[in-house]
Amino acid sequence: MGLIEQSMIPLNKAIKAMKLDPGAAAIIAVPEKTTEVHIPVKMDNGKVQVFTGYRCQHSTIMGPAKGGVRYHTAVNMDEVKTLAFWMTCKCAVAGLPYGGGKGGIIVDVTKLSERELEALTRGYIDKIAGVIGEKKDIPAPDMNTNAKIMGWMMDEYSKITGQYEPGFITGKDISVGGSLGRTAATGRGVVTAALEALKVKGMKVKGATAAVQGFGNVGSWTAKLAFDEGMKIVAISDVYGAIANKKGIDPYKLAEYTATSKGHSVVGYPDADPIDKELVLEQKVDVLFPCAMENQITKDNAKKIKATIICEGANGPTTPEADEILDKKGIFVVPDILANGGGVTVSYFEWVQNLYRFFWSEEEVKNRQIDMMVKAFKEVYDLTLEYKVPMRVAAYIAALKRLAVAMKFRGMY
Ligand SMILES: NC(=O)c1ccc[n+]([C@@H]2O[C@H](COP(=O)([O-])OP(=O)(O)OC[C@H]3O[C@@H](n4cnc5c(N)ncnc54)[C@H](O)[C@@H]3O)[C@@H](O)[C@H]2O)c1
Repeated sequence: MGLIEQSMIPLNKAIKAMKLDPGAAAIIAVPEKTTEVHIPVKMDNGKVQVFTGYRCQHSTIMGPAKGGVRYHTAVNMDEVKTLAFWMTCKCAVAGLPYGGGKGGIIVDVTKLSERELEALTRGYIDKIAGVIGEKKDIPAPDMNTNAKIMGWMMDEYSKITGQYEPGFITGKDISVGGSLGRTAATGRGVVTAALEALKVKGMKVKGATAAVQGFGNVGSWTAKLAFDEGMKIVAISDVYGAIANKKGIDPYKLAEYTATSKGHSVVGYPDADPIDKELVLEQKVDVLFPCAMENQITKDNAKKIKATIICEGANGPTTPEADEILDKKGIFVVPDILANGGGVTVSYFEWVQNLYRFFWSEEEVKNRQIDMMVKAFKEVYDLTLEYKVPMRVAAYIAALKRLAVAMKFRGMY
């Protein structure tokens, strides 16, 4: 089953449960616009290489489209459309005045020099300039793109429009209009969602055990902030391997270790034992945080999962078949479109600060983010009780309710 088909399964369950108008359901099932571009880059060896890129505006019902740009060899139009669809739902669940978008370029960044990467980035913006903008579609970083690349994009777009355009893109460096608190934002949101889940399950936070798959931006900040709350992190993995310690792993010390370790990997960390990386998902813990990538919890390993709560930091880590197994086992799953919405929430704060050229303290960003996440969690949890559906379906109901009202008042159905 392809990613688009997979992503439609919980959506269709939500449509059925809430008896959504068929007109509204038909509008939301497909993206508004997808642009394919071909970007010629003069390489360092003097030859021209042409790269393929995409930008998809899945929805602009609630506001400008919003979503990252991914640089990866596996990028394709279906993936970009699915990721854009998830952004529409994520922004609606979080209550942000945004639709959903996503972009990507098919490229292996490790094969490019810094000059080639910059030329490709500027070329991509030149090609999609007509369909993006502060009030149209606001890009951000995703896999293999970062604050430096956002800076080049902002500079190129500003040259095209002839004016300073910080509000057209988020995830920038502070020096060019970035927001304080953005780096930790997704992890902070994941932990906020986990704390709310522990509360509804009547479980204690202090001493609650956790396992974290992935130790990149989302995984490392989730581990650190969960640790700060008094949780005990007993296992952590990355793409190279995994480590475990029943007495707990200090993620700050681990981050110091990975700053200089081979491949920045957790493997070889002295204060823990090596374990098979698949076993991280199967630990008997209070909370499991999948924070690596999509399709990690599948029908093959779902039966072996012993966590009480799964809080999804990654996008799409659980397949629909696995979801049904977890549901039957009574595992409380906080879905990606709710749990990892902290990143786009702080991106929204960055955009707001850019629009009125007035910047907030880190404390202000953090408090506003936590307030919005707690409110979104409560809304979704109340819907699970009202409709007697799992949290994932309830999150789609929350998103669809907002979208349906906006579509109605715009006269779309
Ligand atoms: N960065 C954000 O703000 C943000 C926001 C929302 C959602 N997400 C999603 O969260 C996930 C992680 O994003 P990130 O920004 O932390 O990426 P990242 O590249 O910084 O980190 C990914 C981590 O996952 C590990 N990993 C990859 N494959 C693995 C495997 N098979 N087993 C164990 N570990 C594996 C990598 O080694 C790395 O430690 C992605 O699904 C992304 O779309 C990220």
